[in-house]
Amino acid sequence: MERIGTQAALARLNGWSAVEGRDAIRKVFEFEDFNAAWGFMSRVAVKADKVDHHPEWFNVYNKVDVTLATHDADGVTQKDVDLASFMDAIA
Ligand SMILES: C[C@H](O)[C@H](O)[C@H]1CNC2=NC(N)=NC(=O)C2=N1
Repeated sequence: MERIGTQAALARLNGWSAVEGRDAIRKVFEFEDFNAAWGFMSRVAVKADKVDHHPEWFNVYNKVDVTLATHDADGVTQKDVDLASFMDAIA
């Protein structure tokens, strides 16, 4: 899986941003409450395991702070764009 680079990835997505000093993309999702945030994380978790591509994320109450990168490629790949698109579609 080859790297596509942060800028190319951001050009294909809405509302994601670069991560300082790292080839990765980030977005903070905000929900109605914790229950909604947890439901989002649950759906993403099922998808992540299905595609064998997992987010780095931090949750506090109704916010889910997501960072995506492909560890095997040490940077951003199409897998990250695909998972990001899935997250945007269900958020
Ligand atoms: C062994 C397992 O298939 C690999 O470690 C997968 C799992 N999930 C992954 N998730 C992410 N974000 N990057 C990877 O390189 C990756 N590799």
